[in-house]
Amino acid sequence: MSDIDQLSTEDEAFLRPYLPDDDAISKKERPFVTLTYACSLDGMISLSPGVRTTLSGPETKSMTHYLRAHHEAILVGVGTAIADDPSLNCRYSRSSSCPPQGLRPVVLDPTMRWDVAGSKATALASEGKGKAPWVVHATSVLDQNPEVAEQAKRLFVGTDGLCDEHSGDRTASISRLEWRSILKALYQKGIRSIMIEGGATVINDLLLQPELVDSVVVTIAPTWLGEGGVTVTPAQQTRDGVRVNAARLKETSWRQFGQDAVLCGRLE
Ligand SMILES: NC(=O)C1=CN([C@@H]2O[C@H](COP(=O)(O)OP(=O)(O)OC[C@H]3O[C@@H](n4cnc5c(N)ncnc54)[C@H](O)[C@@H]3O)[C@@H](O)[C@H]2O)C=CC1
Ligand SMILES: Nc1nc(O)c(N)c(N[C@@H]2O[C@H](COP(=O)(O)O)[C@@H](O)[C@H]2O)n1
Repeated sequence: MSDIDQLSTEDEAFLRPYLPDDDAISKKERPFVTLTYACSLDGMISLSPGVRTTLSGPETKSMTHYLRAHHEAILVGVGTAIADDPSLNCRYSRSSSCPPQGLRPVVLDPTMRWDVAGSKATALASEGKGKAPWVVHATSVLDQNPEVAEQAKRLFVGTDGLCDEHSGDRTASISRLEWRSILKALYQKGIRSIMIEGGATVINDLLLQPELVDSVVVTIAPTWLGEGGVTVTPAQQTRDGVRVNAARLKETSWRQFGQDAVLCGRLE
């Protein structure tokens, strides 16, 4: 039996204005981007780095799978792929308003840390319960691993003009890719709508790029995770040397799903 229930017509009507919209897609020449995550009342998305933490109740979990059903791809950062070993599939009964091709999992992994073959997403794909994941790498990894270029399920995005950040630990080094380039590469591969689910690094980055995010859907669970958790808090912003709010939503709507609140909006 599925753990995912159908949404009511009222729930569907609440979400409809924030779903991918064909007009917006054709104008932007990048996928429609929905940024979505679940947080606690202290703004946290997990109990500590690398710990999978359930925040959504059954109703908001179904809501997330409804959103997945209306997108062509789902993206997480490699931190989440390693911590959660997520399914990244869609278990909602699809309707005629859903894209026909199903949901493509995408993992942003510039330095090849994720064990794609050993992942749950790959296992589910081999059982016919999802699509095989795509992995986005930085072109620079080709220097060390020329053989991976042969693998069709990998997308390479250039880091031209961008600085690499290194902390000394190779596994922690990040080749930062420009989100515009990542989205363009996915669009060129035929992806017209994408749900970006986290984790914190990805969300904090994208909250500062309103021109690349079309909808934001946040589940707020009635719990506090406490100190030491992973927080959604974008880098501080200043204008003319004065601190300003980092990000804000406009066109907001709120609705209760079970014990959780769902906030939809668009970045200002
Ligand atoms: N409650 C929720 O809705 C969610 C919670 N989580 C939690 O978040 C935590 C993981 O968060 P993080 O450690 O921040 O990992 P993350 O999933 O944001 O991945 C970070 C990694 O992604 C790559 N990356 C991110 N932005 C990039 C860019 N612009 N260019 C190239 N590579 C980039 C880098 O390799 C970076 O180290 C886990 O504990 C997970 O359980 C994750 C997703 C949703
Ligand atoms: N919406 C939501 N609520 C939570 O409580 C969560 N922990 C997450 N996490 C995200 O969902 C992915 C796991 O789901 P599946 O295994 O694919 O069903 C995880 O990777 C996070 O992106 N989301």
